[in-house]
Amino acid sequence: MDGYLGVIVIVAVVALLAAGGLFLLFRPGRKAPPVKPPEAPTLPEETEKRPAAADEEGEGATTTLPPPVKPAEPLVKEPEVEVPPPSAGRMVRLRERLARSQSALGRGLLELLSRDRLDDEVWDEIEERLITADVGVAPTQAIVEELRTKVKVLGSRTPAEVRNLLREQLLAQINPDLDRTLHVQKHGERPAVVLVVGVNGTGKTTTTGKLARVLIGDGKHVVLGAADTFRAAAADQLQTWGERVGAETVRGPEGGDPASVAFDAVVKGIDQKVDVVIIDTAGRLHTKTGLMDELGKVKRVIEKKATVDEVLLVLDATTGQNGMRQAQVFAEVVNITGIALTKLDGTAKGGIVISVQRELGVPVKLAGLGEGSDDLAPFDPEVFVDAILGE
Ligand SMILES: Nc1nc2c(ncn2[C@@H]2O[C@H](COP(=O)(O)OP(=O)(O)OP(=O)(O)O)[C@@H](O)[C@H]2O)c(=O)[nH]1
Repeated sequence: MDGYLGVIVIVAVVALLAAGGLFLLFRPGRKAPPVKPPEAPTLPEETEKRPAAADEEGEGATTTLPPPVKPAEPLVKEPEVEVPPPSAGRMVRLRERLARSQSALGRGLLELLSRDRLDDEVWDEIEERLITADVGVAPTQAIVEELRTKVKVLGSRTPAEVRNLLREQLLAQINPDLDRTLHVQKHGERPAVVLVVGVNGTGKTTTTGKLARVLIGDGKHVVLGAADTFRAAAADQLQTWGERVGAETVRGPEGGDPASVAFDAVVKGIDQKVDVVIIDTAGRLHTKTGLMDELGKVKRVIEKKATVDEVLLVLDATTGQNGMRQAQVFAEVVNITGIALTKLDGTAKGGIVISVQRELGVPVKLAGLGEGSDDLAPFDPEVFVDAILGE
């Protein structure tokens, strides 16, 4: 009987233990086994935009798409390369500018010459007008003398005859027969070299940039040399011009040796087989010997590799006699082959064309007629005189 009681007690204990275990297992508050979260709804257009890679991720991949990735904007915009117009006919296109600045001279002279009585007083006035327009004393006297003789022969004059007389005399003084071509022909494999000199502020750097455009417009390949190391902004300015038209600019450190920049530019021009290398110089007029040393060295160094074909003196037409004196100093230290006369749009004293050619014995080859990038033109004497006289 005791044996039976023992078995019953053991069975009761086991049953109690089993019930406790089940309670522990299913007691309230116990976490449920992990359940997959429902997928977020996907908008129809999002589905379309969804990149393939996300589809491949299969179940569990997030459906919250990142915003569409914009193509990265380049930090520095590539400058757009422009194709400048060719040089031919540029002065004709700019004739209006010339006429605006120069026609007062022509109108005044034509009015005086059309008077019935041309006495000494009138001739004095004609002379004065020419001198005021910077024609220079000797050319003025030559013009007046010729006009006096011809007027006497003519007697009564029609307006057309007066105009022709004056046109003839002005043209004779400007001399249409001078060779105004820019010497920019390659020498076999070697590029032509143009050296641009002149006092700071005359428009030297802008003229160098504009000249590059003129030559590129004529189908030439150009390298620029920023040998104006005196002013850092000059190199930047030149480089900007170059970038716009696709001409590489060789530059050196600020205050560096201009001759070394000129040399590097010529070497680059040879390596790249370009047609023309244009070198912008500082040409500071501190002392004549300093200028001579600087430009002399630049020229000598270039000549180790190439020939200097053109030395263009940039002269500001608005500076009158002061500019002429500076031009003379340059002419004494370097062999100038042509003049780029800038700011002809900003002065009525166009007579400087005559006086500067006479003083320096070299032709005006280029005329600056504004601040715009294509406002530099090969100088054309006939267009110039016609702009003075008005058509
Ligand atoms: N109206 C007019 N302005 C011009 C002409 N040529 C140049 N200029 C202006 O003259 C100013 C001086 O030109 P730059 O080219 O900087 O002169 P720069 O001789 O190189 O002077 P530095 O750089 O100081 O050596 C600029 O504002 C030009 O835009 C022109 O033909 N007509």
